[in-house]
Formats: sequence, structure tokens, C-alpha cells
Amino acid sequence: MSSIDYDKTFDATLVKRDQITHDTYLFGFQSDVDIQLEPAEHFQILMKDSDGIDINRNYTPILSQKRYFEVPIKIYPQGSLTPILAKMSINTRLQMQRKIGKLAYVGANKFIIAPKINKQFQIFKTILMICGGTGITPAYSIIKHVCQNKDPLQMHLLYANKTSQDILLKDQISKLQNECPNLKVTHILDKEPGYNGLQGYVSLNVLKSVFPSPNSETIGTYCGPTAMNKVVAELYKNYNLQTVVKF
Ligand SMILES: Cc1cc2nc3c(=O)[nH]c(=O)nc-3n(C[C@H](O)[C@H](O)[C@H](O)COP(=O)(O)OP(=O)(O)OC[C@H]3O[C@@H](n4cnc5c(N)ncnc54)[C@H](O)[C@@H]3O)c2cc1C
Repeated sequence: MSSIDYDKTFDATLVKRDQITHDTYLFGFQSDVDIQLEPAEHFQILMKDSDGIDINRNYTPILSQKRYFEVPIKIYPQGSLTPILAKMSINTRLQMQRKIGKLAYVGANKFIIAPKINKQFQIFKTILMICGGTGITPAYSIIKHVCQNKDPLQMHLLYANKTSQDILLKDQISKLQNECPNLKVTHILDKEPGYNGLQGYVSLNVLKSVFPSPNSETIGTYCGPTAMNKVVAELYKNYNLQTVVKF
């Protein structure tokens, strides 16, 4: 059976929850149907709060097999859904929906921008990725796919966090960087005095210092907290990138 269609709902069981940083857990779900997602695709957890109000939230797996997927989820103590997930018993059943994102990577340097309305792919030689916190998940799924398949895509990741304790998938990213010559990773931290890498927020000077000069074969991507996304969208404009997509 092929993968379930976009926007179709399905049931899944929570089978694993391992703490991976001070505020983030790796959740593992077993689905009743084949839900193998493509790199950067996401699903939605459909839930209602105690007043019956919908609290639907999106998540991007970093591992997606036929009926099993894993996703790191940061817990917001004041959030609506994540505190429920943090306490949920293993074997709890959840309703989910497969979603179509703003960018699909179909392999061999081919990207489909706005796949909901567009079926044509575009080829890029270089991808720039600016991610903050849990915004790493779509970038990571593309990086993993490119490295595993030895696609000739040049990848530049700028990963922003508060401190080194907040960096998600640190070991996995560093392993991929060692194994995959076309991946360049730069970390930037804004609340770790004494850190001997880049410090502060992402700025135009930071982009110029870590990314290659863009051309028509470069795609810029980003995913992070709302405030960071606004800044990065402006920075990309000033960096003269023609193609920019927020995951
Ligand atoms: C395409 C996509 C993919 C995503 N993938 C992932 C992923 O892989 N992993 C992941 O962890 N997250 C991911 N997210 C984020 C995720 O969907 C949720 O937004 C997140 O888990 C928070 O959900 P919540 O219901 O717990 O918090 P929310 O209730 O949405 O609140 C989040 C934070 O905002 C604060 N807040 C809420 N309302 C207000 C307000 N009115 N004013 C000020 N502050 C407020 C809350 O106190 C809390 O700190 C993704 C989002 C998108 C759009």
C-alpha cells in the first residue's frame, strides 16, 4: 500500500518518549497506515483541550519509516499541546493528519516550491538553511536524505540557539558533517558568553561570513521562532537571494 494522501487523517500510537535536552523529547509514533514522509514534510497532531477547543500542532519527523516515525518536540510549560504530550502515557492513541509543506525535496537537487499548487520541480546547486531551535527538523531531514543518497547538493546550515545545551541533534549533525563533504555547519549562540564560535544573533554580516555568495542556483530556507523568522526574511532580501522559502 502506498503512503496515505495529504490532508488524510490517521491514528498513531505513542510508543517512545526520550528526553534529549533540558526541554525537548524525542517522540516515537507507530501509525496504523503507511505514512512514510518525504524530507521536510510534516504531520499534524489533532487534539482538543478540556473545553473542546481544537489544539492542532505541526511536527516534522527526523526519521520516517513506513509505519514508524520520530520527531523531537520542545515542551512549552505554558503551551496548549506540548504539556499534554509531555505527560501522555506510552501506548496512548492519537489522531493525526499528513500535511503538505511549502517546500518538497524530491532528491537529486530537485525541489518543488509550494507543492500544494505546483508540480514542477526546480534544480538548485546550493541550499542555505537558517534554523533556530526546533526549526532544525525540516533542514535535518533534507540534510540526512542528501548525505545518505550522495546527492550533489551543496548545503550550508546556520543553526542558532541560546546555549550549547539547546542544540538539538548535535551529535547527529556533527556525524553527518564528518561523513558528508558537501555539508557545512555553523552554530551561533546568543546566551553563552565565552563560547568560542559565533555569538549573538543572525545578522547580514554573519550571513556574509558563513555562506557562499548567492546566485540563481541558490535556494535560501529558514525555520525558527516567529521573531527570528521575521529578521531572517529581511536578511535574505538584503543578501540578494532570488529564491527564499520558509519551511
Ligand atoms: C510546519 C511546522 C513544523 C513544526 N515542527 C516542529 C517540530 O518538529 N518540533 C517542535 O517541537 N515544534 C515544531 N513546530 C512547532 C509546533 O507546531 C508548536 O507550535 C509547538 O509545539 C508549541 O505548541 P504548544 O501548543 O505547546 O504551544 P502554544 O500554545 O502554541 O504556545 C507556544 C508558546 O507561545 C506562548 N504563547 C501562546 N500564546 C501566546 C500569546 N498569545 N502571547 C504570547 N505568548 C503566547 C506559550 O506560552 C508558549 O510558550 C512546527 C511548526 C510548524 C508550523
